[in-house]
Amino acid sequence: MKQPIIITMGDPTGVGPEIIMKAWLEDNFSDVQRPLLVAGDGAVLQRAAAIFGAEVTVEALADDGPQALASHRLLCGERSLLLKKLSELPAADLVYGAPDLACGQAMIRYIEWACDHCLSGEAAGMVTAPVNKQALRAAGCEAPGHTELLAARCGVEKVVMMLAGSRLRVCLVTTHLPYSAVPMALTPEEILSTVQISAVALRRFFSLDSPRLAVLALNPHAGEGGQFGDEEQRLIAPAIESARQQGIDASGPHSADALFHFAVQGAYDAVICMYHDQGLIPLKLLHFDDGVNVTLGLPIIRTSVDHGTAYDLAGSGRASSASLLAAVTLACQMAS
Ligand SMILES: NC(=O)c1ccc[n+]([C@@H]2O[C@H](COP(=O)([O-])OP(=O)(O)OC[C@H]3O[C@@H](n4cnc5c(N)ncnc54)[C@H](O)[C@@H]3O)[C@@H](O)[C@H]2O)c1
Ligand SMILES: N[C@H](C(=O)O)[C@H](O)COP(=O)(O)O
Repeated sequence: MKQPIIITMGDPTGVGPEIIMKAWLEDNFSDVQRPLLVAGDGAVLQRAAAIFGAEVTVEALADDGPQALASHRLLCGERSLLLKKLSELPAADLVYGAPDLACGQAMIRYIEWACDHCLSGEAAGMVTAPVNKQALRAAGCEAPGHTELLAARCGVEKVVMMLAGSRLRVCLVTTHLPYSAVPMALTPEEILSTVQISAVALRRFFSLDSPRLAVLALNPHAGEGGQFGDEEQRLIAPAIESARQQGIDASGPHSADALFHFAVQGAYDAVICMYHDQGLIPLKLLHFDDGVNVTLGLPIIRTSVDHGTAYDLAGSGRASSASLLAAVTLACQMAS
């Protein structure tokens, strides 16, 4: 039997539980080539299924056999989904959009458990449903999000956040930090390692022999010869030159405003972006429904939905599960 892909349930008071249940109840996972196992909470998932009018039972499994990672199974008619029960939250009392300490601690537990079972080789990869970063912090997690938490747990210093859709891939040099701190965080070493990790991953997981990487400028019109900032000349161009000397097909610094037009027409395989919103605005504009967040540079496979906890929608059943399905599909492809 193939090793499973673990789906972490995410914030119990966000849209994570319901998008998992929605995709499962609508049989969206039926083409997935690996067993799927949810790391989460049975009662919270039952409550989420009830949003769609479905009655789900939770059955304990014997602790052996090919499903050894799972402790339970969710059942609804003919449908069955493996579950590792990692919390027993009082589901009926949880308020959507209002995580408490127990929810925060539980969402961290789901992620850590999944990561550890990927590291051990018992699982083929993990797909994460969204967590709220304030709730993570309130539960004592020092990492701002999954990306940094997984890097620390895997003992990796540098990883790259990539968001990918069929028309555009963006890889970020900096991620979760104040905009005012971005220029100070940019160094030739950080830019070069982002390019290197992206090139290696695109070769390995996306069958691109020599990925074409467009490296963006930070400032308007790529700094206009130093008139609008010198990060291009001082930091970005030297990193591109080093990458090119290593045989990587990197070009730039490109003016960020125009480059995406050409990238979506197929001129580049990925765009290396200097900060979070430089890359994620065009990506989510094009791919909000089917974009996938992938952490590159980890020793494990991790993909994620490209959206957050959507507290404004949680409990309504209106959140789309398309990004979750895309993330599961990509994780399976990467594992094959
Ligand atoms: N992978 C992750 O864990 C992840 C990703 C992004 C944001 N977050 C976190 O989520 C929290 C909320 O972030 P935010 O408000 O910036 O972004 P968000 O993605 O939660 O919400 C932005 C907008 O998109 C809508 N939306 C989100 N998911 C949707 C879906 N599946 N279907 C339809 N509409 C959807 C929301 O209703 C909202 O209007 C923050 O704490 C943020 O850090 C987590
Ligand atoms: N930057 C991501 C996004 O906007 O989709 C998001 O915050 C997820 O981060 P983690 O995967 O590190 O939780």
